[in-house]
Amino acid sequence: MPGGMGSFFDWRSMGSLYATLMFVRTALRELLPPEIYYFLKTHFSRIFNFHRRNTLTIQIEEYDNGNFMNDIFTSIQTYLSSKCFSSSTNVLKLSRLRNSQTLNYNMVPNQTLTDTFEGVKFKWTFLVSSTESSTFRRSSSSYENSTKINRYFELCFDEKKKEFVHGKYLPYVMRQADEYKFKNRGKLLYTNSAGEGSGHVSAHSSSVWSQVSYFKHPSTFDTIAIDPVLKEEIKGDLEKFVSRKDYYTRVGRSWKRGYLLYGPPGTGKTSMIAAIANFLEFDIYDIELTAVKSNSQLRKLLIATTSKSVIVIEDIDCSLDLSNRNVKQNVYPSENKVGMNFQGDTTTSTGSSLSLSGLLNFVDGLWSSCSGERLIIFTTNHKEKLDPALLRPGRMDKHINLSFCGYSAFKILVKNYLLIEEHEKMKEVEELIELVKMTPADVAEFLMSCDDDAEVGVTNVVKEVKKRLKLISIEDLNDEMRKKVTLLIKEEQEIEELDGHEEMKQGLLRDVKQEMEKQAKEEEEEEEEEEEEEEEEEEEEEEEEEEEEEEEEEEEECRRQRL
Ligand SMILES: Nc1ncnc2c1ncn2[C@@H]1O[C@H](COP(=O)(O)OP(=O)(O)OP(=O)(O)O)[C@@H](O)[C@H]1O
Repeated sequence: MPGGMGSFFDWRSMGSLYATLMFVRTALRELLPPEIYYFLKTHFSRIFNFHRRNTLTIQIEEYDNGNFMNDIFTSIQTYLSSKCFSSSTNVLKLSRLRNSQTLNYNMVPNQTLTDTFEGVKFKWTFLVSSTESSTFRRSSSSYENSTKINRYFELCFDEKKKEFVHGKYLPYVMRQADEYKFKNRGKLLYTNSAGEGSGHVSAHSSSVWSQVSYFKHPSTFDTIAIDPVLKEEIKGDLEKFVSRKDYYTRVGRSWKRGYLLYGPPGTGKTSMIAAIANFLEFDIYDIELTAVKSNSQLRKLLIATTSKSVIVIEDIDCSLDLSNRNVKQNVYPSENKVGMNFQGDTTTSTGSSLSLSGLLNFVDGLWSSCSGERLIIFTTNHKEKLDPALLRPGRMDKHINLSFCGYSAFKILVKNYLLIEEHEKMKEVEELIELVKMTPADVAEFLMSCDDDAEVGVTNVVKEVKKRLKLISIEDLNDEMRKKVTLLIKEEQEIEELDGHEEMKQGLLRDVKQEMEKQAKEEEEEEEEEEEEEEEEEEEEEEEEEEEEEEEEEEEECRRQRL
């Protein structure tokens, strides 16, 4: 067979070629001086190993020599697990990281994944090997065999890219891994108040913070019911803040931002904090100010917070008496507080030496030279009670008013609770809801208690709004509304336009009548007063005239007597 003969011929030729080469090599080694021989050998092996030398392989083992976990291995594993799912491999390992919501895919042994960075291709392979070892046990005078599993990654790339890999690609991989780990970790909730901790205390905060739980509050910017324009503004502000590390460094400010959330109870201040933490993926440090005994303790708390965290002080007006700052005036009146020594910590009658100045320093971040971004959020139901020193930009950079439920907020709640966007009765709510003071919490309560029946839910809100309309008075309306309603009521034919809102009409009519009566009475009184004044003036004038006449008569009498 020609084919068979051909291959036989090839093998024979190759065999004789190999024998010849061996002969030449032996002859050269014998004949040439050793320096020349080794020079030629190196030169030729370079040519023959050209392909192999072009590729550099880096091995990254799970444990280093001292049997310590190799951080780089973990980071690479994380990085590759973020790439696994979208790769073209046909086998993947699935797991879930502890306290994480996300599914985690990993490579299986001997699997290869190609990654491209800045146009350069990298080949990653996950490998597992085992080594047998035997140890002599004196106790049993025998050898004990053990198997050690070695897991490692191999990174193969063009040797010319060595510097690129070292200086750019690997740092990029580490950064990406950190980001992925950060996004998929369980967020933590810490508190400083005694007795709240779960016993699980993180290393960095061993004495001052206790970890209450993993933070899993369901509130997000999708569920929060506020004016959509305000919502976008807040999200934009947060995104800008976290992306401006270089900016803060350049202008020499610590990377922090202060928010003040104010508004009546039940308008979503706590829900907003949770939504912010979920949006930024930050941990939460919830400070119970009443449990802080001194300025220095507050300082310690701040120092022990980690980067990428939200520091929360709720109901600031209830935690510190900030209203008496002007009782003890000095050069910095607003930086002082009654019963507090501006120079340092002085214990007050309540046993706490925490002062406003301590809090101001805390917010100023004098001691927060600790790196990383931090958001400080204060909440209050009474913004007017806060010291202006606290309110100024740099301390509370953004003031967010969370107020009563408007129509846009109502629509969000209806969408979230009842899964509908429109309902015929919503028109009525649109007209009236701005007139009554219903908080989103009030509305949410009605929407929750209707057992997912949209008709019942919306009807109940309409009923409640109408009920509250009876109670509002004209003083509750803003100037514009007041003018409008007064005009409507004065021009009788237009009163009919309020039909359908009988309760409101009656209430407003009553108020307007009262106000008109009051005005009429005041005008009457004013007129009476003016009349009285005029009468008095007239009387005075008459008296003066009489006096003048008398004087004239007297003078006349005197003149006559002299004559
Ligand atoms: N703006 C809102 N959007 C969505 N839900 C809200 C909103 N406001 C209040 N709620 C609902 O009402 C409940 C109470 O709200 P939240 O505790 O956030 O109000 P708050 O302003 O912090 O009240 P307080 O001042 O009494 O602490 C929440 O569980 C949430 O379901």
